[in-house]
Amino acid sequence: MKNPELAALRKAIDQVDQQFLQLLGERGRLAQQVGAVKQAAGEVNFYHPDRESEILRRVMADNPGPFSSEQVAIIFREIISAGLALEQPLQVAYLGPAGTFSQIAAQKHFGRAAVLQPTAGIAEIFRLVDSDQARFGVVPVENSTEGSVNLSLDLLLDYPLQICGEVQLRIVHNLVAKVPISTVRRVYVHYQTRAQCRQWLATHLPQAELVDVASNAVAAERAAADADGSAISTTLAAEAYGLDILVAGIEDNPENTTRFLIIGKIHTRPTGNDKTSLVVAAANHPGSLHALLSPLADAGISLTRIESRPARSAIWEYVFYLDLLGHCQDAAIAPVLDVLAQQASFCRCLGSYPRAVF
Ligand SMILES: O=C(O)C(=O)C[C@]1(C(=O)O)C=C[C@@H](O)C=C1
Repeated sequence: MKNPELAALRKAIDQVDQQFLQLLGERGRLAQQVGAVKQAAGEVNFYHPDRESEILRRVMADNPGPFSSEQVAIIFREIISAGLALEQPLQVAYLGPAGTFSQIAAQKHFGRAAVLQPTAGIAEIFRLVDSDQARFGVVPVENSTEGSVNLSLDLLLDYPLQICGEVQLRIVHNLVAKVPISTVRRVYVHYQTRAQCRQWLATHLPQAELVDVASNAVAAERAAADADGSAISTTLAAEAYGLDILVAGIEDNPENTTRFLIIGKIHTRPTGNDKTSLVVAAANHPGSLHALLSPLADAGISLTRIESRPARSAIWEYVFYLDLLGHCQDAAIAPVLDVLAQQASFCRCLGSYPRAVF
């Protein structure tokens, strides 16, 4: 039965889509022209995270509704990603194989037009970016339940790369398998994931053998090949390996979030919504760390994170990873960082970068 009201609305949607299509084409042509200008100027890297974060923050702020601001950001994220792909393909290395949270984080940050390169480990990401085999890398650096990913912190110090972005991803863990939970004898699980689901496992699968694997996606791959096996993995990986979601959302902490860093060789410009990450060493005498941090406090600079790690240069020597709000070029930040650098026995800026937008 024809509904004239529905037909009229669909006609109006078609007209809006046509306008959309024209504007999308115009935006793509402008991106191509921007790419040509960059090419002529001899720019090597066409990706500008500072500009992208400003666009995304603006459209979220100007969003008239009814879509949520996050949904608007997701749509514009893909438009920008497609625009950049018209200018220059973007190779991004992440902790693979396909289906890991790192892949989801990479797509959240760069959009689906980026060319993603799965790696077997975090160290390979740093190596690929350092050797220009990938332009950027996405590395997990801390989880809200389990704390820091120490390997990422150590490699940030070992490699001369810059942090040029961050992504926050709500981590939802699922028990996936080809068989019902009653027949599960083994659970393939990454060690970080195992820690984030410790209570659930102890309550619901206390007898199951827990098998450590290199990533959440490898967990799904192994479970798919094991008649009594299951995995804790992502929805993406479960689909990829033909597994059913037996139980969704089994992480112990309902706010379970992982923060990923974008590593590369570029420096960003201030956007007014930035973070700066440093690694410092205090001289080995009482009160030296306090003396190091007090200029930040005196200047009213917000520290969002401080983490100590063995310096690996001598036993019981430590370095401190500091995250603070602001860009190293900000007028309020630059002079304080100079003081800090003078007082520290070691100080290196790992990068200033736009804060995660959504
Ligand atoms: O403004 C630029 O530099 C562009 O390349 C355009 C654009 C965009 O689509 O808006 C695309 C990629 C960049 O990372 C930033 C912005």
